[in-house]
Amino acid sequence: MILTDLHLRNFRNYDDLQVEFSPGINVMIGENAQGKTNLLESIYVLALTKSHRTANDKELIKWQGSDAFISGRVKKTNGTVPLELLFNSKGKKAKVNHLEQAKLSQYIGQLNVILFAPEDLSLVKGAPAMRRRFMDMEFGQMSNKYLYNSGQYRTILKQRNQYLKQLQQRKQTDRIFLQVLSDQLAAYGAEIMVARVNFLQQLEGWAQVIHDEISQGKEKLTFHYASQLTVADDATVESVYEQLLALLTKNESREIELGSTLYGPQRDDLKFLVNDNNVQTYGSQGQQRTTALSVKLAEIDLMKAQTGEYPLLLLDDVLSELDDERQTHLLTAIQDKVQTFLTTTSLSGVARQLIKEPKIFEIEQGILLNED
Ligand SMILES: Nc1ncnc2c1ncn2[C@@H]1O[C@H](COP(=O)(O)OP(=O)(O)OP(=O)(O)O)[C@@H](O)[C@H]1O
Repeated sequence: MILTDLHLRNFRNYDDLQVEFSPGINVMIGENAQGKTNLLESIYVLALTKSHRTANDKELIKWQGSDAFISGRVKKTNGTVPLELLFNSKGKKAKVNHLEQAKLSQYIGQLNVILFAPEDLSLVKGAPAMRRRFMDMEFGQMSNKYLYNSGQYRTILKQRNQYLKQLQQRKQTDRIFLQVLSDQLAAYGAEIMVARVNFLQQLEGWAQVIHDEISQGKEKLTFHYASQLTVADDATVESVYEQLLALLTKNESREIELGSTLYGPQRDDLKFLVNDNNVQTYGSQGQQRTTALSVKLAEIDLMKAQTGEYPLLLLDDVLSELDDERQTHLLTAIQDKVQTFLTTTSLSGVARQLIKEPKIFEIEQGILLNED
């Protein structure tokens, strides 16, 4: 898919911006703090209705402004879809084909993006929450069912944790209601865990090929879904539901004591192994970076396989973090295939040589100086 144009009003440091993009590589160039990342962020928000940088939508509205507006047109194999998003103090409104969507889950998935920022290079090394977020954001874009189950799960988990605290403080005594919540939680939790394992299996296949190429056949990358439950590659939702419910039931008293749910997808993690060794613990920084790059590039292929369309790739200041060899792999993998948006303070070295006909946008203080 291609984002042909974008319109921003009162978004971050942009007053009013109308811009047309190239279907190839779009380069946002400028000094620090001029609005390059803000522009990339607006595309991410247009796709997912929320930012990767903040959980607070109000930060997206231009200071002193009362609302922020983003719109764009997405060209797909079966036609062009206009998307619109409005943020104000009451919340947000999302439109597809000029029709307001009652649920954001109906909107998400129209525009698919993969963001690669320097922080993603710590996907392997960072905290488990980062890898869970990675799974939820990527798989949610590919599957409405995953998105729906995650939303339901989050709501019930919150309710169950509150109820556990009330039981702990003896404000409630009814354990039957806790069992009802456990049952619902186990049902949605099992759906999420099985879907994660299935998606990871596919992602692993793509990532292995890429990692093999980058490491010139020296390294074999494998994934492992780490859970307190046993979730085999061919596990059924029913079997995981039963396991999870049994664990929740068995540990009720401990959970009440702690006032928190101890089992489920919110506690799981993803491990990357290179030649059977955990990259997080034993990998060199280079291996950790190659792994992160392989995973990101694999996502592009997985999304194409799942949705029939290539996603957009957003590269936020990431080239400067990669050595020439990894930059070359990245740029050759995407060229002529994926519409790409990248931010940089200067286009030099390998990137300048490899990127064919980039469309360059010079940005200064939220204003586009020129396009060529
Ligand atoms: N809600 C907002 N309203 C107005 N300006 C904002 C808002 N949020 C951020 N900014 C401004 O946007 C600028 C940062 O822009 P951005 O993060 O896009 O920088 P950048 O060009 O990517 O720079 P770097 O290369 O340092 O990452 C800062 O000057 C900041 O003050």
